[in-house]
Amino acid sequence: MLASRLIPRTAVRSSFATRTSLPTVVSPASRWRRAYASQAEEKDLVIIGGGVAGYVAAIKAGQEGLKVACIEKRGALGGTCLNVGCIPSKSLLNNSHLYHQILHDTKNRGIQVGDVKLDLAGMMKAKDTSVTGLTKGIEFLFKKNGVEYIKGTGSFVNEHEIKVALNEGGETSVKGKNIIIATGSEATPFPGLEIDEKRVITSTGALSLQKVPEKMIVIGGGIIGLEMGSVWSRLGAKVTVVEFLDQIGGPGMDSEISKQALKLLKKQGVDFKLSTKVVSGDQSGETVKLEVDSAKGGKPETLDADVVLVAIGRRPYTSGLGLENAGLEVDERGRVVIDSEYRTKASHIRCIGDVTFGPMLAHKAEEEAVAAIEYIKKGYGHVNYGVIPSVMYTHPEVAWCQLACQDQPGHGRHGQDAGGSRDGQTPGVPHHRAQCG
Ligand SMILES: Cc1cc2nc3c(=O)[nH]c(=O)nc-3n(C[C@H](O)[C@H](O)[C@H](O)COP(=O)(O)OP(=O)(O)OC[C@H]3O[C@@H](n4cnc5c(N)ncnc54)[C@H](O)[C@@H]3O)c2cc1C
Ligand SMILES: NC(=O)c1ccc[n+]([C@@H]2O[C@H](COP(=O)([O-])OP(=O)(O)OC[C@H]3O[C@@H](n4cnc5c(N)ncnc54)[C@H](O)[C@@H]3O)[C@@H](O)[C@H]2O)c1
Repeated sequence: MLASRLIPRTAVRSSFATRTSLPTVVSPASRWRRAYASQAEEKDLVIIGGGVAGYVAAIKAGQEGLKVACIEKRGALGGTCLNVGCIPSKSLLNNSHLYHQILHDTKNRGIQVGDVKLDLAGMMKAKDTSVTGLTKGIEFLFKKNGVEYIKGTGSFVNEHEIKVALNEGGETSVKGKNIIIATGSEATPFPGLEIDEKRVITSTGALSLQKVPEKMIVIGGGIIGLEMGSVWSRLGAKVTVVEFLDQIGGPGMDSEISKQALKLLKKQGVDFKLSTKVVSGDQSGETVKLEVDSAKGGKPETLDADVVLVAIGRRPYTSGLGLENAGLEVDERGRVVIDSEYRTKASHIRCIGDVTFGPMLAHKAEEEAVAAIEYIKKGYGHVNYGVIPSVMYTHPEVAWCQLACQDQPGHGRHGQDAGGSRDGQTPGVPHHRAQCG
């Protein structure tokens, strides 16, 4: 369901088309010329970031007849979600669940199985195949809808011009009548622990470990901690989740449901230390050591593990973007400040997805992308922030619908008119919030 929601059906079909046809050979020099050729031309829309927010906006803009370019530095389209988020995590969740079920849940059902062995490299390959099929599919859709894909890192020169350090070397620049910032988010680091993606990992490392750790500690019992903790526990690691709050699933999850989920995950073999905070870490020895303390104060304890997963939240990503050159603001949490039509202080520059307000979810980013293009093209757009679904893909899955009114576009609006009233709402009142009332 997740994949079909995020990727237009044609993308899945088209991934076959791209895989069966020979790639066009374009020399670096001609690509450079092509990129440079776009320099003189001003686009109707330039998008920085080719994740869910950016690629959906780019394709929709192409379909609406806008001349559009999308700048992406990763070397692949699809952003966090397709490359190192939703898609690979769901592949591992699904396949580790099958493995675990065959190992532990067949005998009582009257099913006899022979020797069951984990082929971790094979499981990782299946995950990579899913990812490549989908990211190539997006590239195909860019071509089909006339979107120019610029592979490089974008940064503002001024309000209308973006300089791009090309992945292949060299530089170009593009101008946009409209610009959308869709640069996403990154894992929040834990102070004092250096992420090496081998022993101290974020979700990215947790998606490509080459062997099953004996012991894994997960800092943070939110969605990433529980999904990735489940994967490695099912594959044989002894997983301990250390969570600051007295419940799992983050503060958004209903506490009754959270209690039931806790019971079931414990039954599956995951250990929990709730109301416990990690105070410090030491990765200089053979194992990684963490000093933990009761959240309310108490006797400190030292835990150790082969691998520590840092899953304490994600933060907006605007590093090197040169927001200051366009006079744009971020709030105290690093989120780009926008009004209810996704406009920044410079009204032709909009911002959507994880890098701004609201829950960091792919379907939220996707809906904002469509609405932002509708604002640009037609002057009105709509996202219902009153009902944003969340799903934690553990077994069983846990789903809930959250009211994101306090944390939505317009909440941190700047001085200019943030009314979003072109569709008849009261001037000055962000209309998304009005729906939440
Ligand atoms: C492990 C994991 C699992 C997840 N699972 C789910 C799930 O099941 N369901 C769900 O709804 N959400 C899930 N999410 C959240 C989801 O991935 C994000 O909400 C979504 O990716 C946000 O999309 P975005 O386009 O705003 O940002 P991103 O996907 O982060 O894309 C931003 C892109 O911008 C690029 N970029 C940044 N700066 C520049 C620059 N200066 N120049 C050029 N390019 C730049 C980055 O390389 C990146 O590719 C998951 C996240 C993680 C980490
Ligand atoms: N299935 C999905 O939709 C899905 C899957 C993965 C990620 N995501 C997105 O990614 C975001 C980030 O996920 P996440 O799990 O990193 O963040 P999160 O906000 O869901 O959970 C982080 C948890 O870490 C705890 N914590 C923070 N500091 C701590 C400390 N020092 N010691 C112990 N615990 C600590 C917090 O109390 C919280 O419960 C999610 O909010 C979600 O938007 C979604």
